[in-house]
Parts: sequence; C-alpha cells; structure tokens
Amino acid sequence: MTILVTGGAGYIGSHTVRALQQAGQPVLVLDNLVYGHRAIAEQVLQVPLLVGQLGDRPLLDALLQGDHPLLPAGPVRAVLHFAAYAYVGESVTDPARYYRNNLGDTLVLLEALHAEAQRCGRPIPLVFSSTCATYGIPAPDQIPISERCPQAPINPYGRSKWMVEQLLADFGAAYGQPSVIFRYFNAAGADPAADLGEDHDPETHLIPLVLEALAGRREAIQVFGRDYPTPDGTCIRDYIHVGDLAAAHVLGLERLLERGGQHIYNLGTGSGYSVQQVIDAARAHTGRELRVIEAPRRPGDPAELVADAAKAMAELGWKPQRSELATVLADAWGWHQRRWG
Ligand SMILES: NC(=O)c1ccc[n+]([C@@H]2O[C@H](COP(=O)([O-])OP(=O)(O)OC[C@H]3O[C@@H](n4cnc5c(N)ncnc54)[C@H](O)[C@@H]3O)[C@@H](O)[C@H]2O)c1
Ligand SMILES: O=c1ccn([C@@H]2O[C@H](COP(=O)(O)OP(=O)(O)O[C@H]3O[C@H](CO)[C@H](O)[C@H](O)[C@H]3O)[C@@H](O)[C@H]2O)c(=O)[nH]1
Repeated sequence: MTILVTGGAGYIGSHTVRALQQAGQPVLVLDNLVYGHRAIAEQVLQVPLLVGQLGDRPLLDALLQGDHPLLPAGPVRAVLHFAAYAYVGESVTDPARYYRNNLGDTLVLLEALHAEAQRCGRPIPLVFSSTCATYGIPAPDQIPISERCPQAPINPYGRSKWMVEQLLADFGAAYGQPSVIFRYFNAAGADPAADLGEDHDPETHLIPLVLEALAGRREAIQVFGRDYPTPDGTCIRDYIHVGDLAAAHVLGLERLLERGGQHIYNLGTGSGYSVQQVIDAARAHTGRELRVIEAPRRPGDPAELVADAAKAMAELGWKPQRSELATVLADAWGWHQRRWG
C-alpha cells in the first residue's frame, strides 16, 4: 500500500521521500507546487506527483480508497503531512491564508481519514510536521525544551500548528486516529549527494541566506539583534540536519504502523549555536567573506530555542547522524554550489 506524502515537493518532504524510497516504501506526493518544485519530484526523486490541494476532499477520498491512477501500490496506508505555509511574518499580516491552509486543509484531511477508517475498519496513521514555534518564548529555565514545556505560540503560523496538534489529540481520543507529532527545531542542510536541498522563494532562513551572501548572490547578511541575553548577544537555535529529520519520519512511521497510538517528539540536536557562530562557521568552511549588517530584532524571535530530544532517541532509537554544525553547513554549501555554482 501507498504512503501519501503531502508537501513532498518541498524541502523537508523531498528528503523524506528519498528516505522512504530507500526504505522500500511506495510513495505518492501530493503538492500544490505553491512552494514545491516539480523537477525535484519528477526528475530527481522520480516519484509520482499529484499536483493538487490538500483540502480537496473528493481527491482525498479517491486516494484513500485506492481509486486514482497515480497511486503506485494501491490505497493509502499512512500519511506523512508536511504541506503547510511557513512564513512567520506573512502569517501575521495574512493570518487567514495560514489558518485556511494549515488548519482548514488539515481538518479536511483528518475528516477524510476518519471516514475511510470507518468505511474500511482500519485506521490510517498520520505523521504531522509541527514546530518549536509552538513553544512561543520559553523561560530560560525551560531550556533545553522538552515535550512537556508549555505551548504558547506567539504568531498565527505557530498557532495554526498548535491547533492541528489539538485536533490530533481530539481525533485520537474520540476516533482512535493514530498520529506522531514531530516538533522540528531549525531544519537545515541538504542531501550529501547535493541533488536535494533548501530552495525557498522567498528565502528567510539563516543558513541559506548566509551561504548566498558568501557566494556573492546576496549583498550582505543582516543580523537581527545583538542585544539578546546570550553570550554574544545574538539568538541561539538548534540546527537539525534535514536528513536526520527524514530518518526520524521513517522510524516514526514504522512505529505507528506497528503499534498505533498518539505520540509527540521534539526533533533537535540538544546543541545551540548563535547567529554569529553560524556566520563564523560558514566563513571558515567556505574560506570566503561576507558583509554583515546590524539590524534590529525581528519581532517574535525568542533568544534561545534548543531541544531536549531524549524522548525521540529513547522511544524511536533515533540519533542525529549529520547534525554537527560543520556537516550541516558543508552539505548546504554543496547543494548551493551544485545548484547555483
Ligand atoms: N523548515 C523548517 O525549519 C521547519 C521547522 C519546523 C516545522 N516545519 C514544518 O515542516 C513542513 C515542511 O517545511 P518545509 O521547510 O519543507 O516547507 P516547504 O514550503 O519547502 O514545503 C511545504 C510544501 O507543501 C506544499 N503545500 C503547502 N500547502 C499545501 C496545500 N494546502 N496542499 C498541497 N500542498 C501544499 C508547498 O507547495 C511545499 O512544496 C511544514 O509543515 C513546516 O511548517 C519546517
Ligand atoms: O537574515 C536573517 C535570518 C535569520 N536571522 C536569525 O537567525 C535565527 C534563525 O532564524 P530562521 O529564520 O532561520 O529560523 P527561525 O528560528 O525563525 O525558525 C522558526 O520558523 C521556522 C519556519 O520558517 C520553523 O517553524 C522553526 O521551527 C521556527 O523556529 C533567528 O534568530 C533569526 O533572527 C538573522 O539574524 N538574519
């Protein structure tokens, strides 16, 4: 049976599709290509790509019932759900777009899963991409952040993800919907083969922007605030390699298919690096220079977000393999150089 990957033409989804292919799982990607890339799915991954909207209920029903020509191996057995819009700033100025897409379309998916489970008597597990942004601004004594840290998201993007978490809890309690919620910290890096990587337009994430500045494709990098209560005054984040995120999805899926249940895991390394440390490490790796512009704080940025991911390690047997900062940067640079030269 088929594994449906929503958002599989995007950054984290595409790396996970490859990990599923390597694990021998038949995959179908559903992506509206608003931010995803057709060529990544069709040419690099050579995975069946269904260009469509997650909230298309008749389409979902057809997929779940095995009634679609693109399904590689019959009806959908499980869903890995990456599809979402993820620009924090835009979510503040246009919250309707975020609640409609991230919350509304996910509700349609959950209703379709529930209807199909009732129809055929088998639950269809779901793995959901949540975020450390659901924790809001944690108190210093809550770092590293465990899954028990209170959630208090401070923007519509984070709230849309937090609300889906609530839906999953309620659908689990009432209908027995099996789920894994992964709260990623900062996804970064690229496949070491350099044929998959981060390609957002617009790009807002620190590491690709630093690399673009080092490559001369961007005039400078802005540092958003140097007055945080951290050793060098810049924000600290936990950068987790996208390949390690993909590996966690394969493990989470296997566990869900074997045992069902509802599970929540943080995915991070447990080590934080400041914006300045990332810039310095990228300079060292590339041997190049870049212009740094001191900019004001970006609204809504917590000083420090570092994961306690012990639960995923203990229960899933997951261990980050490529998430040393130098490796993350080397892989991201390899992708950047191959793509843009
Ligand atoms: N990148 C990060 O650091 C990070 C951190 C935490 C959580 N996340 C979450 O992980 C997931 C993947 O993030 P990413 O960085 O790969 O983003 P991405 O934009 O590269 O991928 C998301 C994909 O989903 C597609 N999509 C969006 N809404 C859709 C819809 N309604 N129907 C069909 N397709 C749709 C987009 O076209 C895109 O290809 C998102 O849910 C995001 O919120 C990302
Ligand atoms: O040009 C830049 C870009 C970023 N930063 C800083 O670098 C750090 C990392 O910023 P990113 O934009 O790369 O990532 P975020 O920490 O904002 O990531 C958040 O938003 C993401 C969605 O895009 C994910 O949901 C993630 O889990 C959540 O923590 C922040 O301190 C930010 O202020 C800069 O100084 N200059």
